[in-house]
Amino acid sequence: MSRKLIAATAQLGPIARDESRASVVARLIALLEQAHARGATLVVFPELALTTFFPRWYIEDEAELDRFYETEMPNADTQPLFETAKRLGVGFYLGYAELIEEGGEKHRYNASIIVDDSGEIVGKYRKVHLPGHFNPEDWRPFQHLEKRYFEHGNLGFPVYEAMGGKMGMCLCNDRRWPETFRVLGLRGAELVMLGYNTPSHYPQAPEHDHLQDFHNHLSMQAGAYANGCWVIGTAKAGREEDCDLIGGSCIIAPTGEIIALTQGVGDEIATAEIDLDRCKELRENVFNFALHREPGDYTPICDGAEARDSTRAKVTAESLLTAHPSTANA
Ligand SMILES: CSCC[C@@H](NC(N)=O)C(=O)O
Repeated sequence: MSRKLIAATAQLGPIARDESRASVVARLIALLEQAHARGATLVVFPELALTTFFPRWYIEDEAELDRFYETEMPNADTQPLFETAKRLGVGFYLGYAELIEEGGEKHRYNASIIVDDSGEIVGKYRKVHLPGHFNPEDWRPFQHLEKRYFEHGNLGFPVYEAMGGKMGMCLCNDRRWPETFRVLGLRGAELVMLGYNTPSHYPQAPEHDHLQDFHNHLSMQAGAYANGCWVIGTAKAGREEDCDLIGGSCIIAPTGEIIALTQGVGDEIATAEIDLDRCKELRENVFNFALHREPGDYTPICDGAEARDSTRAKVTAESLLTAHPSTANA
Protein backbone atom coordinates (compact mmCIF):
# COMPACT_ATOMS: atom_id res chain seq x y z
CA MET A 1 0.00 0.00 0.00
CA SER A 2 1.29 3.44 -0.91
CA ARG A 3 2.34 5.54 2.03
CA LYS A 4 2.50 8.78 0.08
CA LEU A 5 0.71 11.94 1.11
CA ILE A 6 0.84 15.58 0.11
CA ALA A 7 1.76 17.81 3.03
CA ALA A 8 1.90 21.58 3.45
CA THR A 9 3.90 23.92 5.60
CA ALA A 10 1.48 26.77 6.37
CA GLN A 11 3.53 29.80 7.33
CA LEU A 12 1.88 32.73 9.08
CA GLY A 13 2.93 36.33 8.76
CA PRO A 14 2.86 38.49 11.89
CA ILE A 15 -0.04 38.42 14.36
CA ALA A 16 -0.72 41.76 16.04
CA ARG A 17 -1.02 41.86 19.83
CA ASP A 18 -4.65 42.95 19.53
CA GLU A 19 -5.61 40.66 16.63
CA SER A 20 -8.67 38.59 17.56
CA ARG A 21 -8.67 34.78 17.59
CA ALA A 22 -11.47 34.90 15.02
CA SER A 23 -9.23 36.84 12.63
CA VAL A 24 -6.27 34.47 13.14
CA VAL A 25 -8.46 31.38 12.74
CA ALA A 26 -9.84 32.82 9.48
CA ARG A 27 -6.24 33.12 8.24
CA LEU A 28 -5.50 29.52 9.26
CA ILE A 29 -8.61 28.32 7.45
CA ALA A 30 -7.61 30.22 4.28
CA LEU A 31 -4.20 28.51 4.36
CA LEU A 32 -5.77 25.12 4.98
CA GLU A 33 -8.13 25.61 2.02
CA GLN A 34 -5.21 26.59 -0.23
CA ALA A 35 -3.32 23.49 0.85
CA HIS A 36 -6.38 21.32 0.21
CA ALA A 37 -6.70 22.82 -3.28
CA ARG A 38 -3.17 21.58 -3.94
CA GLY A 39 -4.11 18.09 -2.77
CA ALA A 40 -2.64 18.29 0.75
CA THR A 41 -4.05 16.04 3.47
CA LEU A 42 -1.73 17.33 6.21
CA VAL A 43 -1.00 20.95 7.14
CA VAL A 44 1.61 22.17 9.62
CA PHE A 45 0.96 25.53 11.32
CA PRO A 46 3.48 27.47 13.48
CA GLU A 47 4.26 27.56 17.21
CA LEU A 48 1.85 29.81 19.17
CA ALA A 49 -0.20 30.05 15.99
CA LEU A 50 -3.26 31.67 17.60
CA THR A 51 -1.61 34.74 19.13
CA THR A 52 1.28 37.10 18.83
CA PHE A 53 4.54 35.82 20.38
CA PHE A 54 3.67 37.27 23.81
CA PRO A 55 6.86 36.16 25.70
CA ARG A 56 8.50 39.22 24.16
CA TRP A 57 6.74 41.32 26.82
CA TYR A 58 6.86 41.34 30.60
CA ILE A 59 3.17 41.12 31.47
CA GLU A 60 2.44 41.66 35.16
CA ASP A 61 -1.34 41.54 35.01
CA GLU A 62 -2.32 37.86 35.26
CA ALA A 63 -5.68 38.39 33.58
CA GLU A 64 -3.93 40.08 30.67
CA LEU A 65 -1.45 37.19 30.44
CA ASP A 66 -4.21 34.57 30.59
CA ARG A 67 -5.81 36.02 27.46
CA PHE A 68 -3.00 34.51 25.37
CA TYR A 69 -3.71 30.92 26.50
CA GLU A 70 -6.33 28.34 25.49
CA THR A 71 -8.09 26.57 28.36
CA GLU A 72 -9.64 23.93 26.10
CA MET A 73 -9.09 22.64 22.59
CA PRO A 74 -11.05 22.87 20.41
CA ASN A 75 -12.88 25.89 21.78
CA ALA A 76 -15.42 28.30 20.36
CA ASP A 77 -12.74 30.23 18.45
CA THR A 78 -10.91 27.24 16.96
CA GLN A 79 -14.00 25.08 16.26
CA PRO A 80 -14.36 26.50 12.70
CA LEU A 81 -10.80 25.35 11.92
CA PHE A 82 -11.53 21.84 13.20
CA GLU A 83 -14.80 21.73 11.24
CA THR A 84 -13.21 22.91 7.98
CA ALA A 85 -10.35 20.43 8.33
CA LYS A 86 -12.78 17.57 9.01
CA ARG A 87 -15.01 18.54 6.06
CA LEU A 88 -12.02 18.67 3.72
CA GLY A 89 -10.37 15.54 5.17
CA VAL A 90 -7.19 17.40 6.10
CA GLY A 91 -5.18 16.71 9.26
CA PHE A 92 -3.11 19.41 10.93
CA TYR A 93 -0.46 20.31 13.52
CA LEU A 94 -1.17 23.43 15.59
CA GLY A 95 0.92 25.20 18.23
CA TYR A 96 -0.74 27.23 20.99
CA ALA A 97 -0.34 28.33 24.60
CA GLU A 98 -2.13 25.92 26.93
CA LEU A 99 -3.49 26.83 30.38
CA ILE A 100 -4.92 24.06 32.55
CA GLU A 101 -5.95 23.84 36.18
CA GLU A 102 -4.93 20.77 38.17
CA GLY A 103 -5.22 20.36 41.93
CA GLY A 104 -6.24 24.01 42.27
CA GLU A 105 -3.06 25.20 40.52
CA LYS A 106 -2.63 26.78 37.12
CA HIS A 107 -0.21 25.13 34.70
CA ARG A 108 0.99 26.76 31.51
CA TYR A 109 2.59 24.98 28.59
CA ASN A 110 3.82 25.85 25.14
CA ALA A 111 1.91 23.06 23.40
CA SER A 112 1.11 21.53 20.04
CA ILE A 113 -1.40 18.98 18.84
CA ILE A 114 -1.91 16.67 15.89
CA VAL A 115 -5.47 16.57 14.59
CA ASP A 116 -6.13 13.73 12.16
CA ASP A 117 -8.11 13.92 8.92
CA SER A 118 -11.33 12.99 10.77
CA GLY A 119 -10.99 16.02 13.06
CA GLU A 120 -9.88 14.10 16.17
CA ILE A 121 -6.99 15.24 18.36
CA VAL A 122 -4.67 12.23 18.26
CA GLY A 123 -1.62 13.62 20.02
CA LYS A 124 -0.29 16.39 22.21
CA TYR A 125 3.21 17.70 22.89
CA ARG A 126 4.45 20.21 25.49
CA LYS A 127 7.68 22.05 24.75
CA VAL A 128 10.71 20.59 26.52
CA HIS A 129 13.56 23.00 25.63
CA LEU A 130 12.23 26.35 26.82
CA PRO A 131 14.60 29.14 25.73
CA GLY A 132 14.99 32.63 27.09
CA HIS A 133 14.96 33.84 30.68
CA PHE A 134 12.70 34.03 33.74
CA ASN A 135 13.11 37.56 35.02
CA PRO A 136 12.68 40.61 32.78
CA GLU A 137 15.97 42.11 31.63
CA ASP A 138 15.95 45.82 30.76
CA TRP A 139 18.97 45.72 28.45
CA ARG A 140 17.14 43.62 25.86
CA PRO A 141 15.34 45.27 22.94
CA PHE A 142 12.62 42.66 23.52
CA GLN A 143 12.11 40.01 26.17
CA HIS A 144 12.08 36.24 25.67
CA LEU A 145 10.18 35.12 28.78
CA GLU A 146 9.32 31.55 27.84
CA LYS A 147 10.97 30.29 31.04
CA ARG A 148 8.54 32.51 32.96
CA TYR A 149 5.34 31.86 31.07
CA PHE A 150 5.65 28.12 30.47
CA GLU A 151 6.50 25.07 32.53
CA HIS A 152 8.85 22.43 31.21
CA GLY A 153 6.75 20.06 29.09
CA ASN A 154 5.84 16.91 31.03
CA LEU A 155 4.99 14.57 28.15
CA GLY A 156 8.48 13.85 26.83
CA PHE A 157 8.67 13.28 23.08
CA PRO A 158 5.78 10.95 22.20
CA VAL A 159 5.21 9.45 18.77
CA TYR A 160 1.66 8.94 17.55
CA GLU A 161 0.20 6.67 14.87
CA ALA A 162 -1.83 8.96 12.64
CA MET A 163 -2.77 9.26 8.99
CA GLY A 164 -0.91 6.09 8.06
CA GLY A 165 2.41 7.00 9.66
CA LYS A 166 4.35 7.53 12.90
CA MET A 167 4.18 11.21 13.76
CA GLY A 168 6.34 13.18 16.17
CA MET A 169 6.22 16.82 17.26
CA CYS A 170 8.47 19.43 18.76
CA LEU A 171 8.50 23.22 19.05
CA CYS A 172 10.99 25.83 17.91
CA ASN A 173 14.04 25.76 20.21
CA ASP A 174 13.66 21.95 20.49
CA ARG A 175 14.90 21.68 16.89
CA ARG A 176 18.35 22.98 17.89
CA TRP A 177 18.86 19.94 20.16
CA PRO A 178 19.85 16.72 18.37
CA GLU A 179 18.43 14.75 21.30
CA THR A 180 14.92 15.85 20.31
CA PHE A 181 15.13 14.19 16.91
CA ARG A 182 17.07 11.19 18.20
CA VAL A 183 14.46 10.36 20.86
CA LEU A 184 11.71 10.73 18.26
CA GLY A 185 13.80 8.66 15.83
CA LEU A 186 14.33 5.91 18.41
CA ARG A 187 10.56 5.80 18.84
CA GLY A 188 10.21 5.31 15.10
CA ALA A 189 9.00 8.75 14.03
CA GLU A 190 8.69 8.96 10.25
CA LEU A 191 7.57 12.59 10.18
CA VAL A 192 8.46 15.29 12.71
CA MET A 193 6.35 18.44 12.65
CA LEU A 194 7.41 21.65 14.32
CA GLY A 195 6.51 25.31 14.45
CA TYR A 196 8.81 28.19 15.31
CA ASN A 197 8.96 31.90 16.21
CA THR A 198 12.61 32.88 15.71
CA PRO A 199 13.70 36.51 15.95
CA SER A 200 16.35 37.48 13.41
CA HIS A 201 18.10 39.42 16.18
CA TYR A 202 19.75 37.38 18.93
CA PRO A 203 20.51 39.93 21.68
CA GLN A 204 23.17 37.89 23.52
CA ALA A 205 25.26 37.34 20.38
CA PRO A 206 24.24 39.84 17.68
CA GLU A 207 27.23 38.72 15.64
CA HIS A 208 25.15 35.60 14.91
CA ASP A 209 22.15 37.53 13.54
CA HIS A 210 23.11 36.82 9.92
CA LEU A 211 23.17 33.08 10.73
CA GLN A 212 19.59 32.72 12.00
CA ASP A 213 18.22 31.29 8.73
CA PHE A 214 21.26 29.06 8.34
CA HIS A 215 21.00 27.66 11.87
CA ASN A 216 17.27 27.09 11.39
CA HIS A 217 17.76 24.90 8.34
CA LEU A 218 20.99 23.35 9.62
CA SER A 219 19.24 22.00 12.74
CA MET A 220 16.20 20.63 10.92
CA GLN A 221 18.13 19.15 7.99
CA ALA A 222 20.57 17.44 10.37
CA GLY A 223 17.66 16.10 12.45
CA ALA A 224 15.97 14.68 9.36
CA TYR A 225 19.13 13.08 7.96
CA ALA A 226 20.56 11.58 11.17
CA ASN A 227 17.24 9.96 11.99
CA GLY A 228 15.95 9.13 8.53
CA CYS A 229 12.69 11.02 8.98
CA TRP A 230 10.74 13.70 7.19
CA VAL A 231 10.66 17.12 8.88
CA ILE A 232 8.19 19.94 8.30
CA GLY A 233 9.16 23.22 9.95
CA THR A 234 6.78 26.16 9.89
CA ALA A 235 7.52 29.75 10.84
CA LYS A 236 5.55 32.61 12.19
CA ALA A 237 7.44 35.19 10.17
CA GLY A 238 7.77 38.86 9.37
CA ARG A 239 7.77 42.03 11.48
CA GLU A 240 5.57 41.23 14.47
CA GLU A 241 5.14 44.16 16.87
CA ASP A 242 8.59 45.63 15.98
CA CYS A 243 10.33 42.25 16.17
CA ASP A 244 11.53 40.63 12.93
CA LEU A 245 10.93 36.89 12.75
CA ILE A 246 12.63 34.66 10.19
CA GLY A 247 10.63 32.70 7.58
CA GLY A 248 12.16 29.78 5.70
CA SER A 249 9.30 27.33 6.36
CA CYS A 250 10.13 24.08 4.64
CA ILE A 251 9.62 20.39 4.01
CA ILE A 252 12.75 18.27 4.41
CA ALA A 253 13.28 14.74 3.07
CA PRO A 254 14.97 12.00 5.14
CA THR A 255 18.11 12.66 3.07
CA GLY A 256 18.25 16.14 4.62
CA GLU A 257 17.28 17.88 1.37
CA ILE A 258 14.81 20.77 1.45
CA ILE A 259 12.16 19.91 -1.13
CA ALA A 260 9.67 22.74 -0.52
CA LEU A 261 10.34 26.22 0.82
CA THR A 262 8.27 29.36 1.37
CA GLN A 263 9.49 32.47 -0.40
CA GLY A 264 8.40 35.42 1.74
CA VAL A 265 7.56 36.30 5.35
CA GLY A 266 3.77 36.48 5.11
CA ASP A 267 0.90 33.97 5.10
CA GLU A 268 2.02 31.38 2.57
CA ILE A 269 2.01 27.65 1.93
CA ALA A 270 4.55 25.35 0.32
CA THR A 271 3.60 21.76 -0.48
CA ALA A 272 5.34 18.52 -1.39
CA GLU A 273 4.59 14.85 -1.77
CA ILE A 274 5.93 12.84 1.14
CA ASP A 275 6.61 9.12 0.79
CA LEU A 276 6.89 7.78 4.33
CA ASP A 277 8.57 4.63 3.01
CA ARG A 278 11.60 6.72 2.02
CA CYS A 279 12.66 6.73 5.71
CA LYS A 280 14.00 3.25 5.02
CA GLU A 281 16.66 4.70 2.70
CA LEU A 282 18.45 5.93 5.83
CA ARG A 283 17.05 3.75 8.59
CA GLU A 284 18.00 0.51 6.86
CA ASN A 285 21.44 1.76 5.87
CA VAL A 286 23.77 4.35 7.41
CA PHE A 287 21.34 5.07 10.31
CA ASN A 288 20.27 1.50 11.01
CA PHE A 289 20.12 2.09 14.79
CA ALA A 290 20.07 -1.61 15.76
CA LEU A 291 23.18 -2.30 13.72
CA HIS A 292 25.34 0.80 14.10
CA ARG A 293 24.32 2.79 17.20
CA GLU A 294 26.66 2.57 20.19
CA PRO A 295 24.57 3.64 23.21
CA GLY A 296 27.15 2.30 25.65
CA ASP A 297 29.38 5.20 24.64
CA TYR A 298 26.67 7.83 25.01
CA THR A 299 26.10 7.74 28.79
CA PRO A 300 27.19 11.39 29.43
CA ILE A 301 24.14 12.50 27.45
CA CYS A 302 21.88 11.54 30.37
CA ASP A 303 24.23 12.51 33.22
CA GLY A 304 22.62 15.03 35.57
CA ALA A 305 19.05 14.12 34.67
CA GLU A 306 18.01 13.59 38.30
CA ALA A 307 19.61 16.81 39.56
CA ARG A 308 17.92 18.76 36.77
CA ASP A 309 14.56 17.25 37.60
CA SER A 310 14.77 18.19 41.28
CA THR A 311 15.57 21.83 40.39
CA ARG A 312 12.67 21.87 38.01
CA ALA A 313 10.28 20.48 40.62
CA LYS A 314 11.10 23.41 42.91
CA VAL A 315 10.49 25.88 40.12
CA THR A 316 7.12 24.48 39.16
CA ALA A 317 5.92 24.34 42.75
CA GLU A 318 6.37 28.11 43.02
CA SER A 319 4.05 30.53 41.34
CA LEU A 320 5.23 31.12 37.80
CA LEU A 321 4.25 34.73 38.13
CA THR A 322 6.57 35.77 40.94
CA ALA A 323 10.28 36.59 40.75
CA HIS A 324 12.62 33.67 40.53
CA PRO A 325 16.28 33.46 41.61
CA SER A 326 17.37 31.92 38.32
CA THR A 327 19.27 34.24 36.04
CA ALA A 328 19.84 31.58 33.42
CA ASN A 329 19.06 32.65 29.92
CA ALA A 330 19.44 31.41 26.38
C1 LIG B 1 16.05 32.93 22.62
S1 LIG B 1 16.46 31.49 21.76
C2 LIG B 1 16.01 31.76 20.12
C3 LIG B 1 14.57 31.83 19.87
C4 LIG B 1 13.89 30.52 19.94
N1 LIG B 1 12.49 30.72 19.84
C5 LIG B 1 11.56 29.90 20.34
N2 LIG B 1 10.27 30.27 20.26
O1 LIG B 1 11.87 28.85 20.90
C6 LIG B 1 14.45 29.62 18.85
O2 LIG B 1 15.11 28.64 19.18
O3 LIG B 1 14.28 29.91 17.67
